[in-house]
Order: sequence, then structure tokens, then C-alpha cells
Amino acid sequence: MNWDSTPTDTAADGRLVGAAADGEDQAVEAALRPKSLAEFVGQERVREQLDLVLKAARQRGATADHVLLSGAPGLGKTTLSMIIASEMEAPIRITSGPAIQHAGDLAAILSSLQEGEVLFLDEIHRMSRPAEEMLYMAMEDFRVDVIVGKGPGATAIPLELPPFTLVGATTRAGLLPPPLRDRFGFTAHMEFYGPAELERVISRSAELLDVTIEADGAGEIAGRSRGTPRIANRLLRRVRDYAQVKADGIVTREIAAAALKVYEVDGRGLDRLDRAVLEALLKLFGGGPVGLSTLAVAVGEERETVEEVAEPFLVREGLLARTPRGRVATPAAWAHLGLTPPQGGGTGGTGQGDLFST
Ligand SMILES: Nc1ncnc2c1ncn2[C@@H]1O[C@H](COP(=O)(O)OP(=O)(O)OP(=O)(O)O)[C@@H](O)[C@H]1O
Ligand SMILES: [Mg+2]
Repeated sequence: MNWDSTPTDTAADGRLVGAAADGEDQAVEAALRPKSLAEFVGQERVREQLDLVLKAARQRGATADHVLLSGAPGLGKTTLSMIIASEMEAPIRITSGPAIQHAGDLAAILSSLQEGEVLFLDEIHRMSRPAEEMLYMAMEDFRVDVIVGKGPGATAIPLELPPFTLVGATTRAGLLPPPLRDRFGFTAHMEFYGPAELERVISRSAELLDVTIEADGAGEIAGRSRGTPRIANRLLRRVRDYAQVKADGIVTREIAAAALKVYEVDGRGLDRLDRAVLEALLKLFGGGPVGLSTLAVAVGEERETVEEVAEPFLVREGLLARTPRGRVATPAAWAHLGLTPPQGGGTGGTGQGDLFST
């Protein structure tokens, strides 16, 4: 395997339930990555479709079509790209959009590919425009024009490329220019995982890490993993620590729950920050609507932290809504924190007068 670079914006936000990879994740993830499509848990539709694409290419003795993988951090895009290479018995070259500053960087990579090689381009939405344009031609015609010289004397020398499979990954498919998106033969959109799938991810990882875990214990961790295998694996490691230090090493439901209480990850996967935001919204503002800045001041965080770190998951969980008039708590938020909404409707709009009346 060839590492041209490591992705640059995977710096973790320091949260146990953050979806970006931290240093420990990066060290452990290689060992936990499924190596074949059969081992890859969940994403049934994507797996079935990809299986067909790869099998058909193998039967024809051809290089597989270009594949775009889109989905939130930690759902398995890098893992799938490696699986594609191993299923095709092809070497893989790994690079990322931010690592490709100039079209020349891309030309150098493309011209050194072997026939059938998989080129994994992580964060493909962050590539520079000239590189992107070079990629269009490379993907479609397996050819690039290398510009030699400068000014009026510059000439374009066409360079034939061996057939290769581009696997692009992005957390922001919407940011890809349509001409680039259209050049992928197959696009896989990865969804968040359900509890049963996460339970399988956790059981599988526990086995690889030599951790004894009961089905209930895996279920307890799964429910707090925010639909994300990376978070599931991280929580499993913390629970393992607790089980080892405080008990006999066996992860039961009780041990998992007690461990995650210590780490302040609640039954739904909310951490301290998420709960602080919800609590402020409910207790100080009667469930809203309240402006983002006011809410941020109330929890003592930056506006951006509340908006980008806490809110997306709260919105996804149906606990908080962003409305034109401000942030509003849903009835589920009141229920989750065990509070009673003020009289006259729980979803806000009741005014400050009702704030302390319940
Ligand atoms: N379907 C799956 N089955 C089992 N484990 C999985 C699955 N998907 C992901 N994982 C595990 O989750 C971890 C993170 O996966 P991966 O690095 O592929 O995510 P990603 O989508 O590339 O994230 P990012 O957007 O941050 O690059 C890996 O350690 C991998 O073992
Ligand atoms: Mg990745």
C-alpha cells in the first residue's frame, strides 16, 4: 500500500462520541477493518449493488467502474475502498483531495498507476479546480494532457493512462460539481447504521480485541453509538477498560451502562455538551424558540460549537428543531430529560412568562 498522504481534516474534536477519527482510532482501526464485502456489516443495499459491480467486472476481466462513496464520517468509506481493491485483487493507492494542490500532483499519481489499480481519493470534494478538471478526462478517457512550458509556447502533451478504478469518498456529496459526480459509474450512499447492525459491529470488534462481551452488553453500547461504527468501536474500548479495572473483564449490560455513565454518554448517545444544550433550551428558555447566540452564551460555548458539534445529532435524533424563529425543543427532548413541558404546548412559542410556571 502506498500512502501519499494522510487525510488532513480527521482531527478529532476530543469527544468520546465525535465521529471524526482521533489518534487512537487511527491506530486501532486498521485492525478492526473488515477485509471483504462478506465481513462488512450492514449497508445491505450498497453491499449487494457493489458486489454485482465488482463480480461483473471480474467476470469480464475488466477494471471496475469508478465508485463514489458518500456518507457521514465513520460509516465505512475508507474501509469499503480497501475492500473494493481486495475484492478486485488489485493494489490500492491512497491520497486525498487536500493533498492534491496542483494538477501536476495529480498527473504524477495518475501516470504512475498500474493497470487495474484502485486510486482512493478521500475528501474528493476538497480537490483544487484544475486538478478536478484533469480528473474528468482521466476518468473518462484514461488520458491526461500534461502542459509543458509556459505562456504562448506551452504545449499539451497527451499521456495515455492504464485503466484504473477511481474510488472517491466524500462526506459532502452535495459539494461535488455535477460533471465530476456524473463520471462515476456507481454511487454508494452510506446510511447511519441501525442498532442491530451496530451490535454486530461491536460483537465482531470485541472478538478481534479479545474482549468477552454478552449480547446485552453489545446492545447497550450499540444504542449509544449514534449510528456510527467508529463511535461504537471507540465506546467498546472505553467499556473494556472499565470492565477490566472495575470488574472481571466481562462486558455485561450493567457494566456497559456503568462505564458509559462514567464517561457521561447517556442512553441515547448524548454527551455532556449535547445535554447542556438541551437543558438550557428547556430549563432557561421553556423549550424555545431561542436564537443560536443566546443559547450558546447560556451553555458557555462558542456559537459554532453549538451549531456544528452539538446540534446536528440533536436534530437528527428529533430532539431539537432549527426554525426561522430560533431553536425549538421537541416533545421528545422534554421526555428524554425527564422534564414536563410548560402548559400551552411543549414546542415553544409560549413566551418567557411561562418559563418558571411549571
Ligand atoms: N460496515 C462495517 N462493518 C464493520 N466495521 C465497520 C463498518 N464500517 C466501518 N467500520 C469500522 O469503523 C471504523 C471507521 O470506518 P472508516 O474509517 O471506513 O470510516 P470513514 O467513512 O472512512 O470515515 P471518515 O469520513 O472519517 O474518513 C473502522 O475501524 C471500521 O473498522
Ligand atoms: Mg475515511
